[in-house]
Amino acid sequence: MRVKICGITQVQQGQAIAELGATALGFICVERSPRYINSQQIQEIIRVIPTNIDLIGVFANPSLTKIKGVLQVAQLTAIQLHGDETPEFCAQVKQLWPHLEIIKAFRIKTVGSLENIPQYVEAIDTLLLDAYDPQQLGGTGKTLNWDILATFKPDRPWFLAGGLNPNNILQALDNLAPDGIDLSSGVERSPGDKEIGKVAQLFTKLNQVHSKNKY
Ligand SMILES: O=C(O)c1ccccc1N[C@@H]1O[C@H](COP(=O)(O)O)[C@@H](O)[C@H]1O
Repeated sequence: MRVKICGITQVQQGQAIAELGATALGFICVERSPRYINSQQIQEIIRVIPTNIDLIGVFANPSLTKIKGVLQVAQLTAIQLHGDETPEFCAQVKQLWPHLEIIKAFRIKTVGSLENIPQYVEAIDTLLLDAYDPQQLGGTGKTLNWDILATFKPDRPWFLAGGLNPNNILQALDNLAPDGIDLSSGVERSPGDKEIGKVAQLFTKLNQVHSKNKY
């Protein structure tokens, strides 16, 4: 299972999190987020990260020029679109950067929020389901209603996000079988400042599932 830790802002924390077992690191390219870092800062972190780790830039309603500007500096392997991007926009991104993984995030409020997903499947590689919040786009610490996902079997691999932390991760994985999990505020001291002890706790919990052959 993929494990993405998102909202990395510091070189040493990125390194430590990769060493603990994260398969992906996420960098927030959304200027109004308290976890925002610029493309030079992202590249400083990427420089010291092993090449087998996925490096995901998180955008929300970006222009193509904005994405291009970040990619010119930071060697990302994936683009996460976390706003209200259309399937057509996602397809444009995929066409321009076919070597990158395109992850489309959906903020799930009700079961009806899942209805739009099939329209995106052709244009993207991976889905990500996060909790809905009326004020914030992401990094909310809110869990979504997992019951809504009981019969969710999309045609693309998917990440479960939204309010995951070392205390609720096993319950989440008892209920659902995502291809990956994505954590941000559940493993930090304050926005963008990751707490390495909490990340270590997360992997201890995940190893318990692994030893029962579930992870
Ligand atoms: O983290 C942010 O500040 C952020 C800003 C804008 C778009 C997405 C953002 N984060 C994404 O939120 C989820 C999970 O957050 P949490 O675990 O509930 O804190 C994750 O997909 C991040 O990429």
